[in-house]
Order: sequence, then structure tokens, then C-alpha cells
Amino acid sequence: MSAPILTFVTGNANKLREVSTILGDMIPLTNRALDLPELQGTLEEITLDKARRAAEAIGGPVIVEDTCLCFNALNGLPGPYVKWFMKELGHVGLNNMLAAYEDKSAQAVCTFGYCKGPGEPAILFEGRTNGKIVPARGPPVFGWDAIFEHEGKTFAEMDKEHKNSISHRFKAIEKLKAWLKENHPHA
Ligand SMILES: O=P(O)(O)OP(=O)(O)OP(=O)(O)OC[C@H]1O[C@@H](n2cnc3c(O)ncnc32)[C@H](O)[C@@H]1O
Ligand SMILES: [Mg+2]
Repeated sequence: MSAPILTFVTGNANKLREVSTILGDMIPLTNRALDLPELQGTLEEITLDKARRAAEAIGGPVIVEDTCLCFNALNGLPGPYVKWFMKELGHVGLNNMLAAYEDKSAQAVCTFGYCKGPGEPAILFEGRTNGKIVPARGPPVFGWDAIFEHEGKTFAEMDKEHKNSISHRFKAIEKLKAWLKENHPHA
């Protein structure tokens, strides 16, 4: 008997592109572009809740993902709220938030949540990449890519293959893939 196809629930086209590229054709994936409501809380609480809501909305197996940008000088903020900081302050404002601090280091954190269906528990897979916050360099196509520098290049300056081989998202997907191979019959 074949298992129901896995649905990636995200309203973000750039995420979808990267996730589809990194997963390749290992797992048949479909997409629903829902912008799910998100809790306030830790990144674990937010992603667990997002996965459960997505499974309720789809009525079958889902993955969701929540991305945080954590400034070490600010004890991890803006973290899961970076979307709203980006929207209101932009690249310059995010840099200015660190003006009072020597420490410009940051972590990009990607947390995937898998949920088999409505009422089922969700499982998390996390990937982190270290970097630092710099004035924008590279095409400003995807979120905060242009201000996150890792080993001398911003994510926006890297070609896609490079970013997808070292990113927070890649590292989380490696863990998700290994788990799906064992646990999701399609993988
Ligand atoms: O529907 P969902 O999947 O929630 O998509 P979203 O765009 O709302 O995404 P998040 O809630 O995870 O918020 C993360 C923010 O960080 C941005 N972002 C996510 N991944 C990124 C990456 O790899 N590089 C740069 N910006 C990224 C994204 O555009 C959002 O502004
Ligand atoms: Mg979101």
C-alpha cells in the first residue's frame, strides 16, 4: 500500500525552491502555500505547533519549517521573529541593532517539523550555520541572505549550490532525510 504523499506547507517560494533542490527526487513532495499562524515562544514550540496546524489543514503527512536568525550579542533575538524585523527595519536596521555591540556573530537556524496527520505528535530536525551580520552584499533576493556572512561570503554572494551545501536548511534536511528513509514509506 502506498503512503500518502508528503506536503511541504509554506508560504515562502524561496524556501520551497531550496528544499525541493536539496531533497531532490528522493521523496515525492507537494506544496501548499499556506501562511500558517505562528505562536510566540521558543523555536521548538513554534515549529511543533506549526507542524500540528499544518497536518490539521492538510489532513495528512506534512513538513513545515521555521527559520530563525539569532544574534549572539542579543541572546538569540530576533530569532523566530526575524521576519517582522526584516519587514520593518530591512538590512540596514538589522545591522544597526548590533551597532552598540562588538560581537556581530549570528546563527542561522532552520527547524523542520514533521507530522503524520491530525492529532499525531510532531518531530523536529534542526540545522545551524554560524556567521556574522554585515552590511548587505549580493543580490537581495531572499530575506536576510545579503547580510549573513559565512566564511567570507554572504549567503547572497554564494551560488545556490554553495549555499545549499552549507546552509542551516541543508543541515536540517540531512537529518530529516535520514529519518524519512527509515520512517516514511515513500522515501
Ligand atoms: O510560510 P513559512 O514557511 O512560515 O515562511 P515564512 O516566510 O513566513 O518564514 P518564517 O516564518 O520561517 O520566517 C523566516 C524569515 O526569514 C527569512 N528566511 C528564511 N530562510 C532564509 C534564508 O535561508 N535566507 C535568508 N532569509 C531567510 C524569511 O524570508 C522570513 O522573513
Ligand atoms: Mg512564517
